[in-house]
Amino acid sequence: MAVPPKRPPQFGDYQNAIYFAGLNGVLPGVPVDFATLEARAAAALPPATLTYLQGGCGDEHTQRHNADAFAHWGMTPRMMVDCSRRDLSVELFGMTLPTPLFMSPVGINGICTQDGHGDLAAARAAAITGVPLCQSTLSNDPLEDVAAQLGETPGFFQLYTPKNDALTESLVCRAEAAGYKAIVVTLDTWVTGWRPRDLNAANFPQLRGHVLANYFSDPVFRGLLDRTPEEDKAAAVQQWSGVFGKVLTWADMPWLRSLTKLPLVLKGICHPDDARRAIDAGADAIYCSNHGGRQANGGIAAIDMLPAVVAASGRTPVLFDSGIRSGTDMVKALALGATAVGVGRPYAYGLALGGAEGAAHVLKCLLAEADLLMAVNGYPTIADVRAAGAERQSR
Ligand SMILES: Cc1cc2nc3c(=O)[nH]c(=O)nc-3n(C[C@H](O)[C@H](O)[C@H](O)COP(=O)(O)O)c2cc1C
Ligand SMILES: O=C(O)C(=O)c1ccccc1
Repeated sequence: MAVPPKRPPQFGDYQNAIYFAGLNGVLPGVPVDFATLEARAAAALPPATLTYLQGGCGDEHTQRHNADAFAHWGMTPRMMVDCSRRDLSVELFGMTLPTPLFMSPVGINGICTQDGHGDLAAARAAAITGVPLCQSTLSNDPLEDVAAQLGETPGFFQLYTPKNDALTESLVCRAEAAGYKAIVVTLDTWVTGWRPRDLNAANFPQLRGHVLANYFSDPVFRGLLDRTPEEDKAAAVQQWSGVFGKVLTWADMPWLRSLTKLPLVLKGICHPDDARRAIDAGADAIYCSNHGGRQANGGIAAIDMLPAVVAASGRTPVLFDSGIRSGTDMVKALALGATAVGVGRPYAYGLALGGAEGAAHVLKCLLAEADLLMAVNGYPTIADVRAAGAERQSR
């Protein structure tokens, strides 16, 4: 008997699942669109967590612009193309990922759920959906425990390089041993940007002892302390604050490269010259991002910087985040050349409203919309999306 051809997962089927559940009176517990999602999460989250998660730097112009600028880009539908099956898979770091979506590192996932284990919940959302999690250095649970929840889904480890090189090396060793598939070094946050919402409330979760489990569980970090974090948490937090952010320069690239045989990704690259320099120095992927508008205000919208970074990166993969709010935004970023795209705040709001299932729902909605857009636009694969491209349009 002939084996029917394998049908790639049709993420758009989630739409039917929602409609059919409605026949039994079951409506989505977590909203399917970003605006409603954000409003519901804002009502549910404790104020300190909300301002940290929702806010950005300065008057938040760059943050707003990140999302608004997607409207400048438009795609053209093509007809009479068989799109009855879509294949959203992409190749990255020698793996075939079922979709080009990943969860960006969000250092306060831990406190987005009421039980304080939001990092584990994000990892479970990855396991449910097959969407990789880029796990932040800032975590309420040690990176090993997070990795253990990922199931078959790959995880990437986002590294904040402390001032203490031995601590950096220890964190990278632990991430490798725990099975993470790439090391993502964030370049744009060795110091925090000017964040008025948090400043007005004197609110910085880390200084209240949150999300520091990777430091408190680390033998090198513990060796810097006179008393253990369990005995004297305030002193441990003080030590963290002193050691947090090393100022990296290009001169550090050989050292960074020598830390791991895993793919090395540089996060926060926005200029084509920086992309070229990173690749020349051994980076395996470029991560174009302006940190969701949380670091430098007054910047160009991240999506508008992507085409030049892609052009400069040649065959090197380019990851992208900052401002993606919908499946349509996802497809636009892919059309502009991103290899894979991340979301930050959207899935964190999902965590806040429904834990692992809530975050998984947000990811499924993004994928369903992207899949259906590809179906109606006549783009059956991500390669077709890239070939079609997107054009600048006046609003
Ligand atoms: C609350 C919060 C915490 C974040 N923490 C980290 C972090 O620990 N490491 C990091 O590299 N990026 C961090 N980011 C930035 C995200 O990885 C990502 O670049 C950004 O959220 C993307 O923009 P979006 O929120 O508009 O999707 C954080 C973002 C938010 C909103
Ligand atoms: O809040 C952030 O975006 C973030 O990544 C961070 C992490 C640690 C210290 C300061 C900022």
